Amino acid sequence: MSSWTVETVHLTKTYQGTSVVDHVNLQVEKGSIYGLLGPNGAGKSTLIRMLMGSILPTSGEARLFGETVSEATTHLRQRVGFVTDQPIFYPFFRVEELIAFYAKTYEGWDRERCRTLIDQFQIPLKKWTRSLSKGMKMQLALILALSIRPQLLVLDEPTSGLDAVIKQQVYRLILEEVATGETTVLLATHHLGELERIADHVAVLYRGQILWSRHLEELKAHSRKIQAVFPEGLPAEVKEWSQLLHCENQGSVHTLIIDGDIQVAMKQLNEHNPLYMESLPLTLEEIFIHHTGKEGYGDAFRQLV
Ligand SMILES: Nc1ncnc2c1ncn2[C@@H]1O[C@H](COP(=O)(O)OP(=O)(O)OP(=O)(O)O)[C@@H](O)[C@H]1O
Repeated sequence: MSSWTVETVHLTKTYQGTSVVDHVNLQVEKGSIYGLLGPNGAGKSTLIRMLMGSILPTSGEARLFGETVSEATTHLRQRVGFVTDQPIFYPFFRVEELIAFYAKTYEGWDRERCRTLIDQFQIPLKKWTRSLSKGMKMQLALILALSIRPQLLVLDEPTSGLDAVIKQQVYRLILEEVATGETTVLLATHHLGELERIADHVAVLYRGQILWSRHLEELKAHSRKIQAVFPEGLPAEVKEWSQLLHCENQGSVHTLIIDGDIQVAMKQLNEHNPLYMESLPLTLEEIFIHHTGKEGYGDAFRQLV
């Protein structure tokens, strides 16, 4: 049996002859936060709907906890908390009735946790679900998803419509959930900034295909910026380095974006006697811009930052 919490194998969905999800292979490790990044229309929600079993693939497979998702695997939903960007609740329920319905439906329902989160987010129990604001609906959906004690949390644009303070609370909750070691998170978004502080892994979906997929720690460890002062200009030899993703200068201060062993790069640069040099970390946005630019995807990714 597969050790991945989520796995897709050549997962494809075609509408009217167009593959909106096109042979996607994903592997999400248990206990990780996996960011699925893609511009509007990239196919994120379609991919997620296939994982949730709400639509069937045209070809390929979606697997949760090693089991192939099909019409017969509704039991898997007991283990999955799912939050979409437009939560739809049965409109004739008050919040407390909806909670009671979830408590009956989900075997792992954690009453205490639900109560704590409802208090924390100050969700009015007596209100009709249809009269909640968009932000409150999102918060309620997240509370319900967390209260089933999910082994997998699937979040499709979970902070859409939330203000900055609530966003921070949502991120904290997600991180606390993952810190238990039992929960895996798959988070789809079209904003790179959403992933910067929380994701372990980022995969980029563009026109239905995964263009790029990396562990962030690895990426951050290998991608750094060196600033060095060369009054006579950057030595020609340095401009030819294979590990140099990008370089620019303001007067004699040269900024080099390096993808590789930073210590080796610093040592090599030092041999050219700069007046001064230092190594600095890159933001995720800078890493993206430079990596994707080098790989020829720069224009596509500018939509994501
Ligand atoms: N039922 C359908 N019939 C035809 N085309 C569809 C259907 N569902 C989705 N699509 C198309 O599939 C493409 C991907 O849509 P999807 O909603 O999966 O993208 P997304 O990445 O989630 O976008 P967004 O970030 O805007 O929500 C879009 O071009 C969309 O119009």
